[in-house]
Amino acid sequence: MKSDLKNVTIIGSGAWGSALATLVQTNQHHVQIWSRQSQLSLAEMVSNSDAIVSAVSIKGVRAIAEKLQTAKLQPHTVLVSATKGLEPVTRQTPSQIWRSLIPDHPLVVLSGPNLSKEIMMGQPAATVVASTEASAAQFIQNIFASRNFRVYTNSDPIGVELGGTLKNVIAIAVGACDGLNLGTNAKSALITRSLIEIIRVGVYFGAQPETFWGLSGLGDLLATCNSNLSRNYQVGYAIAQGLSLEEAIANVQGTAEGVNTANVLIEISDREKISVPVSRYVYRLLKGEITLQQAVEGLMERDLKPEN
Ligand SMILES: NC(=O)C1=CN([C@@H]2O[C@H](COP(=O)(O)OP(=O)(O)OC[C@H]3O[C@@H](n4cnc5c(N)ncnc54)[C@H](OP(=O)(O)O)[C@@H]3O)[C@@H](O)[C@H]2O)C=CC1
Ligand SMILES: O=C(CO)COP(=O)(O)O
Repeated sequence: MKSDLKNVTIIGSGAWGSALATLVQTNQHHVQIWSRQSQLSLAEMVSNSDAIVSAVSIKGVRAIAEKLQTAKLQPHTVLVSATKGLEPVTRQTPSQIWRSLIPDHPLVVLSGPNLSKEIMMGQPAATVVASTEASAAQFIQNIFASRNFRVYTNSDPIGVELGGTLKNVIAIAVGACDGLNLGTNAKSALITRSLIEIIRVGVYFGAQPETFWGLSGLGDLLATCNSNLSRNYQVGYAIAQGLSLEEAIANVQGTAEGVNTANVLIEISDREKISVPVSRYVYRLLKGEITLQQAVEGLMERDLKPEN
């Protein structure tokens, strides 16, 4: 193997893990995917890895990080978190889980407007790799960047991560808005007002507000709210067609993280008194507390106020 070619392990053989593996392979790096079905143990697979990319859904992150805690890694191995979710109970982001369990390896968050099916078809896309260690972000940038995949570095990992996580709740709202045929004005208002509440939550977590105007914030919000490839959008759209939440989830291929994220987000916003009206209506809708029609009326009839 040429010396600039790296050993990369992707954890998770779902839609995102498979797309990320394809991107790494494009650059001739040596890539292996570990899944719970793999014959080789995770510890064996990662022993010679320059980078380990976790692309599992939030419910698997802690178990995977705990497995890696006992594995013998190369001292220089960079950990990459590509999950978009919030952990119930601890209310931690994936990178916070990784940081708490494996503190002595560089950690990078990878997030952006990255619908895996488009990436698998070789369509152009851009993403962000964020770390408090610039050299680690650059290392991962070089592994993934190719003609079809433009990779930017960023120094605000929590902001990059939360943009990707919180937009999933909004995509459910926008899918429902489209499912009801409420029109482009309604959709634009919903997306724009939602970005403000995403920023409020992000600032509580210590993120930089301007991060949310970038690819991992507004970029991912637009991608997810404008594509029926998005599983979260599909959930909202299906509910607008009259399906129950359970039926909507069953109809979706793969993980729609926004359903769990809405629960955790509302716990946080209740405790910290953060105003997240759109996400709250999504939460109440998913809980069956209100109908979709009541959600629309409720959002339109809120007290009048200045925009900012
Ligand atoms: N698909 C997309 O377009 C994108 C997805 N993401 C994010 O990536 C994450 C994974 O999404 P995606 O691949 O699409 O989802 P899929 O439903 O296709 O795959 C789920 C993945 O999560 C793993 N997993 C699920 N439960 C557990 C568990 N209890 N323990 C360990 N691993 C578990 C599965 O592991 P195994 O392989 O071992 O079965 C599988 O790799 C999500 O957070 C999603 O928001 C981010 C950007 C784009
Ligand atoms: O995060 C994504 C695109 O960036 C994928 O969105 P879904 O999880 O809603 O499919």
